[in-house]
Amino acid sequence: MENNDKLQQLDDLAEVINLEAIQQLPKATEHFISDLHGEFEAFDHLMRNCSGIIRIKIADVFTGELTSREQEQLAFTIYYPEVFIQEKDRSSDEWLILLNRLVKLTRHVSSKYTRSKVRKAMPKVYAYILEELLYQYDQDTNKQAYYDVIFSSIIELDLAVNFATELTTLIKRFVVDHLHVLGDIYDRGAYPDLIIDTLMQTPSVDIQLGNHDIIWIGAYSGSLACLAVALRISLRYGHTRLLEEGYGISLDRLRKFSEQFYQDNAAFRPRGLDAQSPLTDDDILDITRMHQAITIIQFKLENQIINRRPEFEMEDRLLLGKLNDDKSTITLGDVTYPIKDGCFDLVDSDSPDELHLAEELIIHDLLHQLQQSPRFKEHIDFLVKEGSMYQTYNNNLLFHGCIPCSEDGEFLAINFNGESYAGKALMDFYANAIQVAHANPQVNDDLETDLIWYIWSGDRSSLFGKHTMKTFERYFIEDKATHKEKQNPYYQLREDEAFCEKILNEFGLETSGYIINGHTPVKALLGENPIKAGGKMLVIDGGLSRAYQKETGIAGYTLIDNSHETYLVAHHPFTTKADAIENYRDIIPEQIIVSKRIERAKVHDTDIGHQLEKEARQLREKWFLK
Ligand SMILES: O=P(O)(O)OC[C@H]1O[C@](O)(COP(=O)(O)O)[C@@H](O)[C@@H]1O
Ligand SMILES: [Mn+2]
Repeated sequence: MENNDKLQQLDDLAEVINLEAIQQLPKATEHFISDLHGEFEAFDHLMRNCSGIIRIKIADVFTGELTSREQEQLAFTIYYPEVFIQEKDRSSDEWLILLNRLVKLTRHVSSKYTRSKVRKAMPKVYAYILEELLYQYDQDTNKQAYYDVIFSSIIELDLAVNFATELTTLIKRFVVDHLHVLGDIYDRGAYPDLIIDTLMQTPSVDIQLGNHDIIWIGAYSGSLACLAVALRISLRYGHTRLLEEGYGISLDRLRKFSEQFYQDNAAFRPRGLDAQSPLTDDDILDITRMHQAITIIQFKLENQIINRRPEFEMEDRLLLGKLNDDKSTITLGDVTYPIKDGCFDLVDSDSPDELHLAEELIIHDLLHQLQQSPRFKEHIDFLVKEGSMYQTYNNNLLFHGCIPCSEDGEFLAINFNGESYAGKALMDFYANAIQVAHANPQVNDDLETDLIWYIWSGDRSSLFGKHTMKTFERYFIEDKATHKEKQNPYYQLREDEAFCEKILNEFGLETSGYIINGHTPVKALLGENPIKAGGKMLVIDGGLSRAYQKETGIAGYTLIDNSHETYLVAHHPFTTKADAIENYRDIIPEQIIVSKRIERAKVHDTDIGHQLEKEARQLREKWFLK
């Protein structure tokens, strides 16, 4: 063998050792969250307390050494270093204590990773010091003096704040290796933009898109109807901040126009305002008017899509045309209902779906502004790049909504251009439409752009999961029976183990995996169990969304999958960041074990492990080794 070959062989074999050793390490921890709905502070707290794992790790290391109050203080120091480290004066002795504790915890939480992975996560400036502190450590020897000097130099050089803050970041980084977000980042809450900013900084994350993300993606991609829906929901919840401050959009034209054509109207006043709401009476009137204007624009634009896409089979939603002449009643089927809170002055009986010139100008101007907003573009590009309709990960299947199916469990198909798509193929079909529409934001009415709106509200959408969306009836008809949005049979069938196994098979997964689902708030108050189908189906939308907490009774489920077990975490409602910090108020989580592993799961059992195994095998084969 040539010398060069020999060197290459040595390299390759060293790599084989490496690849095979890594597989024996414990599997890294995954954290699953869903339905964030703009609740940035609650989301942010979950990111900081890692759904309760930080507390568990502190207890592992410090029980017997620290009181529970001291453990709590340490936990909050790790959650909110900008307050508990950066704003607190400490004596040298106090610093020494804190640094020792943080290093001890970092050592514990990093112990299951390779040195190389830990090194990559470290801030470069402290890499050398940290390696000394994490790896050369030997409790009983005379090295303590050496560590003490490292710590005192850090303190003396005024680096303690910075060093301690970096340690808190590292701890959080190691405690959760990978984050899964199962969709619905946008709508109802005020700060989805801040959530996306955080996700963009998260080292390892995947996102499954939700129906409320889709409308914002649609808006960027040129769908005027999606844009109108997104604006309508923002106004319905009284949030102009996201548009005006978050994305730099001026609502002035819409505001002026609505002042001219709309008045106060009970059905359109913003929902869910609490005592802290900064909105004045004038703001509320303002929003109420704009809300009506955009709702009418939305209905017209939606009707235009329904008319140009008979294949969507949504003609029964052409409701503006069903208003009777004086618009005080509407006939649906053979029942005529009175209209309450109507605001149809700009709906012409002869051409109910046509926008007035001013409406047309307003919606195009809003689209233009939004597409030109660099921050909005950055957020949507990120969602389209990192987001998917579904994800298979370590033999689990993750998606937000559903697999549309018939009552007997057949996956429902949608037909386009002679092709029919159902189940996984349907999700792939929608995923492709999203990519195409997003790549052509200047086109407003192509099939792909219209499909994004269909994903929001069509009965064979994998994200909506209901037979029809009753927005019109919910605003304008008193009779609640007309408001009912029937769920797709999927939501009954997902209680059944065989059905869940069929879905796992559809996606090429073994039936030992879980389906992890968001989208429908689990009504814990009514005794609904988030673990369904004999443990095959885990539903993790408990509703961070405040608007839904009345029904759920809790503030959401998250899921943790570590090397020992899979467990759900039920969270109690979060108040505010300020309250949390002032009163050490954690979202105290309760664990619900889904399954405990008989043997600790290793990297070998994961997708990454399979990849590493393949690489090792190829290298062995290259040198004719078994
Ligand atoms: O309660 P709101 O904000 O009016 O929204 C209700 C609408 O949202 C939907 O429930 C969809 O949102 P979810 O994904 O949160 O269920 C529609 O079915 C319904 O028409
Ligand atoms: Mn949803």
